[in-house]
Amino acid sequence: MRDLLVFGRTGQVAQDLALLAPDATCLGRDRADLTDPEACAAAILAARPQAVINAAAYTAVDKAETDADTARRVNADAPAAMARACAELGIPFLHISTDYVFDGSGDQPRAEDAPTGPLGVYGATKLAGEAAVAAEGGHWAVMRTSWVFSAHGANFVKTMLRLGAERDRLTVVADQIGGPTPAAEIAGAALSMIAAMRDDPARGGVYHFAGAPDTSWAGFAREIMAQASLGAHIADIPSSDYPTPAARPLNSRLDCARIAQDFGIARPDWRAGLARVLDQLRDKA
Ligand SMILES: NC(=O)C1=CN([C@@H]2O[C@H](COP(=O)(O)OP(=O)(O)OC[C@H]3O[C@@H](n4cnc5c(N)ncnc54)[C@H](OP(=O)(O)O)[C@@H]3O)[C@@H](O)[C@H]2O)C=CC1
Ligand SMILES: Cc1cn([C@H]2C[C@H](O)[C@@H](COP(=O)(O)OP(=O)(O)O[C@H]3O[C@@H](C)C(=O)[C@@H](O)[C@H]3O)O2)c(=O)[nH]c1=O
Ligand SMILES: [Mg+2]
Repeated sequence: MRDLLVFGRTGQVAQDLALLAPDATCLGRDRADLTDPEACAAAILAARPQAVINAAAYTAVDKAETDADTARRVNADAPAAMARACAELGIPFLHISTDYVFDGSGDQPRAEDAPTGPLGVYGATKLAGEAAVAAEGGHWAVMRTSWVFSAHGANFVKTMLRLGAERDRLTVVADQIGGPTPAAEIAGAALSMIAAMRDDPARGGVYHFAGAPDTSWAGFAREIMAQASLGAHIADIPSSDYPTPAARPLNSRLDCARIAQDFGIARPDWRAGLARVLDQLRDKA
């Protein structure tokens, strides 16, 4: 799409947006620092794009626990300013959020209107961002996704490939369940949503989008080892054996029926996405 403005240039989703939408303008930290929300709004008003996607965020879940002010500016105040500028221009704004807005109780998939209850600062600031975007009253959508991976940037797949090559045995949490999601699929879904929003001002709101089938981090790790032909044994552990500054939700299952119904976007199979990412990593090497 021409005249699409993207916040983020180096992130996983931002890089796949740049690949799928080569005409889009992707603003890195050097051109739009999200710790300066008004600068983000000014960048939109100066560029006068036809649509905006925010693919930048403070994603360091543990570090956020001791850096809450920065996380809040980046994850809540900046998206609010972006939504305000988009509302002023009358253009659609798509913002990306996370499964970590939920408390992870129970064992059923959560729909978009399920009660939230973030367990840490990252999730709390992302939830504040969602609320702030909605409160600006423009033409907005929030896509909540989970467990993002790709060939670029830092993610669980690349960590497991590194550790799996170094060790015979890895311990990985088996009681957190969710949907690993390829960044390329998120980028594709976001572009479809923004195109549909431009055609129909009635479309918008909160949408869940995650890869299928749901699995645990240990299950994800086992598939990574299998597809990469690494022999490291993955031993299941409970979250209590992997202490981290921020607690993670146990049940991260997202009910993705609404995005299928409203936009015709189905949950992608993350195992196929993983195969493509491993191919890309082999090509890079
Ligand atoms: N990663 C995941 O597992 C998940 C991510 N999400 C959400 O998906 C979206 C995309 O995430 P993903 O692609 O994985 O993100 P990454 O962690 O790969 O990248 C984050 C991006 O945000 C940018 N950024 C961070 N702080 C600032 C700042 N102050 N000013 C400008 N840019 C900044 C980074 O730039 P720089 O390189 O300069 O730091 C980078 O481009 C985010 O909204 C995230 O919350 C949702 C669920 C899971
Ligand atoms: C490296 C490693 C991690 N783990 C666990 C820790 C954690 O529970 C899980 C995944 O580790 P990560 O560090 O990738 O997790 P984390 O950074 O919390 O991932 C999250 O990032 C944010 C941005 C999101 O929005 C979420 O959807 C989610 O993807 O695996 C092990 O059990 N063993 C290991 O050797
Ligand atoms: Mg992480």
